[in-house]
Amino acid sequence: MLIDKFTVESATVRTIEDGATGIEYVESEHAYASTRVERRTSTSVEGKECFALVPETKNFTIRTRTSVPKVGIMLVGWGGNNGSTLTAGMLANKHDVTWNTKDGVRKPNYYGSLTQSGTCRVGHLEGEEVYVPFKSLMPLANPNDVIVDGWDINDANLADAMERAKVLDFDLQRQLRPRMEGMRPRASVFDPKFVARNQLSRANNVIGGSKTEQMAQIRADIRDFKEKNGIDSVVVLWTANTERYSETREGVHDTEENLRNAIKTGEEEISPSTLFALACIDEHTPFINGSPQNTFVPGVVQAAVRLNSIIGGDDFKTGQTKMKSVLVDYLIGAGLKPTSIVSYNHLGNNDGLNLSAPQTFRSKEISKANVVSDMVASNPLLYDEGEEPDHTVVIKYVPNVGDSKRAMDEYTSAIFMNGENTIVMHNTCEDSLLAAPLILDLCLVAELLTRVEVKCEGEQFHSIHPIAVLLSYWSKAPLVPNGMPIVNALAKQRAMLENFFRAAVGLAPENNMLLEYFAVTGQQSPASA
Ligand SMILES: NC(=O)c1ccc[n+]([C@@H]2O[C@H](COP(=O)([O-])OP(=O)(O)OC[C@H]3O[C@@H](n4cnc5c(N)ncnc54)[C@H](O)[C@@H]3O)[C@@H](O)[C@H]2O)c1
Ligand SMILES: O=P([O-])([O-])O[C@@H]1[C@@H](O)[C@H](O)[C@@H](O)[C@H](O)[C@@H]1O
Repeated sequence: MLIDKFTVESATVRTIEDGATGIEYVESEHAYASTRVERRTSTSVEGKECFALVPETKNFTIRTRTSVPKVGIMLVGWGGNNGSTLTAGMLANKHDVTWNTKDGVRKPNYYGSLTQSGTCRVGHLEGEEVYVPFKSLMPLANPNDVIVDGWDINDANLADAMERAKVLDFDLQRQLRPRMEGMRPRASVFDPKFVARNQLSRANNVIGGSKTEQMAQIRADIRDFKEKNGIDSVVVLWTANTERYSETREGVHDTEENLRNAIKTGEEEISPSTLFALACIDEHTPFINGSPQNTFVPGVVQAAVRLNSIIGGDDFKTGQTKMKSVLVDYLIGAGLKPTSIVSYNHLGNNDGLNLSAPQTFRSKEISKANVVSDMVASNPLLYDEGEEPDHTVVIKYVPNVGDSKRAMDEYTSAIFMNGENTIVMHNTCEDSLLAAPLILDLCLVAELLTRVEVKCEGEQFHSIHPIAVLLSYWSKAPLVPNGMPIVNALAKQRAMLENFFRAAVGLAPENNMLLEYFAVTGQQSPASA
C-alpha cells in the first residue's frame, strides 16, 4: 500500500513559524542512538586487548524550512549527453510529452530518481505493508518547477546537443526541439591540459581572460541566471568532461589562502573544475562534482568549510559501479571472500572518447577501483591487514555502442572449504539515462540541505556540515569531512539518507527488525490475520 498524504503524530515533531520572519519550519527532536567503543585496560585470558561497547544516545533537533524556493540548476557541461538528456527529460515530464516508438506510445517518467520514484516503508495497516514516496518525507522542490541553465565549451544549442547525444527517441526529440533550441550554454572555462586532446575540437565557446576574471564571470553568470528567471536558489553541478587529477602542491592547492593567491598569479595547475567550485563557494551556491577528478583540492575544502557553502561528489555512481557497491557488499556481508574483481566496459559517447586518454582514464580508474575499500575493511575475518581482492578496471572507447555502455564484470570469491564462486555479469548501462535522474536527485537534495539546520542538546542551531555526505548515495567516491569513514556500500548509503529524512520528520530509523510481527505475545501476527 502506498500513501502520500500523512501527518506524523508525535510529541517530538512540530511545525513552528518564526514570528519575526513568518518563515515556517518543521522541528523534530531525534534521540540519536549509537555505540561508543572504548579500550579497557584489562586483557582477556588469551592476552587480547579488551574493549567496551557503550550504547549512547544524543538528542538532536533537526529544523527544516518548509517553504520551497524557486530552484534553478546550472550544469557545467550542459551540452553533453547527461546535460541535454536531463534537460529533455525534465521538459518531457513538465509538459507531459508522450512519443511514438516501434513498441507503442511512451510516457515520460523519472525512473532512476530515488527522490521521484523511490519509496520508504513506514509501517503496516490491516495486514498490509505501508510505503510512502521518498519525496513526500521532506519538502523537496518539484523537478517540473526547476529551471535548467549552464555552461559548455561547445556552443551547440540544447536541441542540437540532444540530437548529437543520440540518447532519446527521435519522436521525443522532434517534439522537444522547439523548447530546447533557444537554450544556449554560457561560455565556459576551458584548459586543454586537463582533458584529452580529442576534446579540443569541441571548444568554441570559451571564457578568455585570467583565472580571476573567469571566476568573476562564473559568479556573474549565476547571478544573471537568478535575476533573469526570478530564481531564489541555484545548485551548480559539474557534468563536464572528466579532468586529469590536479597535481596538488604545497603553497598552491594546500590552503584556501594559497589557492586564492595562486589563482591571482595565474598558476597553471589549477583546473577549470576547481575554479568553478571556488566561484560557487564564493557565491554561496552548492557545487557538486559529478566526475572523478580531484576538484576539491584542500584549499577548496577549506574555503567551503570557512564560508559554509555546500560541496559534494565525486563521480556519479550510475551502473557498473553501482552494481559493484551492491554485489561486493552482499558477498562480504555473507562471509564470502571476493578474491578478484574485473570490471571491463566499452562505450562510444564523448565521455568514452575523453576517457580514451590515459590521464583522464586514470581519474576514472581511481574512483571505480576504490569503491570496495570500505567493504573489504569491514571484514578482517576474510582479509588480512592490507589484503584486497585483485581489482582491474578497463574502459575502452567503441563508437558503435554510443551512449549504451556495455559493462562486463567477473567476480570471483573464495567460498566454503576451498570452493570458488564466479559471478559473470553483462550490464548494458545506457549511461545518460542512468545518470540524468541522479543529477536531478543530487541537485534537489543539495538544495534541500541548504534549508536544514541541526543542533545537539546545549548547542545553537547550525547548518549541517558543508561537505554534503548525504549525497554519498549518488557518488562513486563520496566526499566526507575529515575523520568520517567513507561508506560506499549502496544499502548503507541509502539507509543514511532515508534515516536522516525520517528523523527530520519525526519517524524512527528503519531498522528492518519487524518485531511487531514476531515478538509481540498474545497478538495474532497481522500477516496471518
Ligand atoms: N553514466 C554516466 O553518464 C556518468 C557516470 C559517472 C560520471 N559521469 C561523468 O559525467 C561527465 C559527463 O558525462 P557525459 O556522458 O555527459 O559526457 P559528454 O562528453 O557528453 O558531456 C560533457 C560536456 O562537457 C563539456 N565540457 C567539457 N569541458 C568543459 C568545461 N570546462 N566547461 C564546460 N563544459 C565542458 C563538453 O563540451 C560536453 O558537452 C563525464 O565526466 C563523465 O565521466 C558520467
Ligand atoms: O556505471 P558506472 O561505473 O557507475 O560509471 C560509468 C563507468 O562505468 C564508465 O566507464 C564511465 O565511462 C562513465 O563515465 C561512468 O563513470
